[in-house]
Amino acid sequence: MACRERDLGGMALALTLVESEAPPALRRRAREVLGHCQSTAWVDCLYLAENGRRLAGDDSDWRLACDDFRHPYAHAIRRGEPLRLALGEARSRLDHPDFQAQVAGLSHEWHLEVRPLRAADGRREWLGALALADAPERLEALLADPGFAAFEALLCRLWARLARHQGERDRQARLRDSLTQLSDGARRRALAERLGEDLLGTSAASLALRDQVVRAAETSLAVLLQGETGTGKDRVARAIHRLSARRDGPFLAINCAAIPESLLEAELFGHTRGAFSGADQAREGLIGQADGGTLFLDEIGDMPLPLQAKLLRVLESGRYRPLGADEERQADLRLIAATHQPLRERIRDRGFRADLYYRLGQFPLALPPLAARREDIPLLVEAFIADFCAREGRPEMGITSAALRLLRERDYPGNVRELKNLIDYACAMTRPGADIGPSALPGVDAGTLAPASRAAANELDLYAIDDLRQAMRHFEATLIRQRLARFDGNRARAAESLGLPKRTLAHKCQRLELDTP
Ligand SMILES: Nc1ncnc2c1ncn2[C@@H]1O[C@H](COP(=O)(O)OP(=O)(O)OP(=O)(O)O)[C@@H](O)[C@H]1O
Repeated sequence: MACRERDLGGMALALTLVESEAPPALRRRAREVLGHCQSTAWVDCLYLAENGRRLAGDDSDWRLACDDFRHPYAHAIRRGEPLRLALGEARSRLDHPDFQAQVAGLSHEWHLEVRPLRAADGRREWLGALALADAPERLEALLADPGFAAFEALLCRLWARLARHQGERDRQARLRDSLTQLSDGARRRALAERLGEDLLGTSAASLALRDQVVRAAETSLAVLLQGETGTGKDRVARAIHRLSARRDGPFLAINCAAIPESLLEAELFGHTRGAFSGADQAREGLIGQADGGTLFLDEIGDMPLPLQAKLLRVLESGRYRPLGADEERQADLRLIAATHQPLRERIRDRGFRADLYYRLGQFPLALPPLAARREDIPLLVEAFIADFCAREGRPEMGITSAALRLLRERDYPGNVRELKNLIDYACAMTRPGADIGPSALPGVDAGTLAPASRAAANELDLYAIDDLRQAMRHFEATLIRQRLARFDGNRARAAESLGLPKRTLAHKCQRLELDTP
C-alpha cells in the first residue's frame, strides 16, 4: 500500500479505510496503516468469532478463548480498557501457547499494547482488539498522537458499519453473550444489587424482577412489560435502558393512550414540512430521535391497528416513513413496550395484531402487583417518607407500628403508585416531629381494607396521642373525609350515614377546614 500521508488523522488515511468493502479488508488496511505508514514494529488486529467466544486473526488459524486468562486479550476485553505489558513479562506470565507463538519473534525489550475495540455507535458492541508492539517510547509517541485516537474511532465506526452490512451483526451480539458469560454470576449480582436502589424491594418477587431486568439489559431483544397500573413499568423500562449497551444513547418514552390517535402517528414517525395542514416545519418523530437508544411505548394496547402495522415494520427492518416523506428512513433502536391490558384478549377481539405481540414480546417481563410482595411495603414506606421529607424540607419522620400494620394489610388496586400517594398524604397530615399514625392514613375504613385488617383499622395508636383535643379533632376530620370520599362528596348521604343533620355536617366541615364541595 502506498503511504501518501504520515499524519494519522489525515484525509488520505480516512480514504484508505473508507475504501474497504468488508471487515477483513478494513482490518488489513488498518494493520498496513499502522505497520507500514506509521512504522509500528508489530501490529495485529483480531476480531471476535464463534458467538463472540473467541478472538481470531485474519491470517492465522488459532483462536483465543475470551475467558482464558492465559493471554492478555481476555484481560483487556474483560476490563474493557487498553492493557499495556512489557513483552518479556507477558511471555513469562501469560503462557497461552497460541499467544506465545504469536509474539515469539518479538523483542523482549518491547511493550505490547492491547486495545479492545467496540462499535462507536448506539450499540457499542464489541468488535475485537488491536495489538501493537514496539519499543516503549515509540509506542508512547504513537498513542499520544491525537491522530491515533481519530484513527481508532474511524476504524471502529467503519468496522461496525461494515459488519452490520455483512451480517457480522449476529457475531457481535454473540460476543456480548460471551462477555456476559465471562463475568456472569458476579457481574449480574452486582448489577441487580445496584438496581435495588431504584427498584426497591427485598421480597423474592422483587429480587426475581431485578434479575430479569439485568438479563433483559444484556440483550437487544424487544421487551414487553406487563403489569397492573402503578407496578413500576416505567421505572423498569428506564432501568433496562440504563444498564444496556445503549445507555449512552437517548431514552424516549410515549404513552400511546395519552395522545389522540390522529397525532400519535406524527409523534412517532415524524413528518415533513406541509405533510398536513399546520405542519409548518418538518419534525423528527420519536423513532428517529431514538436512533442509537431506546424507545419506550407505554400502553401499547391502545395503539391503533394501522399504526401497529407500521410499528411492526420498524421492529423487523428498522425502516419507517415519516408522514409526507417519499422515502423510508432507517433507525437503530431498541423497543420496550408496556401494557396493563391482557393483550391476548385484545388479539382475540381483533384489537391487537398477533404478529406484533410476538415480536414485541421477545423478552416478556411480568411485574408483580404489590399484593404479591407485601413484605416490601415497610421498605417502600420508609423510602417514600424520606422522599417526602427531603422534598418538602421537613424534619425526619417515622411511622407507628399500628399504621404500618394497616398499610401492610390494605388492598392496593393502584399498586406502588397508590402506596406512594398515600404516604405523601399521610406525611402532609402529620404534624412535623410526630410519627405517622393510623388516623393520618386516608381511606382507612372497612371498605378499603382486606378482611384481616379490619380489626386493626379500629385500633388507634393510643400511645402516640399526647393531645386529646387535637386527637379527637383529627379523628373527626379523618372520619368525615373518608365518609365524604365514599359518597363521592355527597354531604347529604355522608351526613345520613353518620346520623347527623346535613347542616351539622356542613358546619363541622367548615370548622375542621375540610375542603369539600
Ligand atoms: N420498585 C419500586 N421502587 C420504588 N418506587 C417504585 C417502584 N415501583 C414503582 N415505583 C413508583 O411508583 C410509581 C408508579 O411507577 P410507574 O410509573 O413506573 O408504574 P407503571 O406501571 O408504569 O404505571 P402505569 O401503568 O400507570 O403507567 C412511581 O412513582 C414510581 O417511582
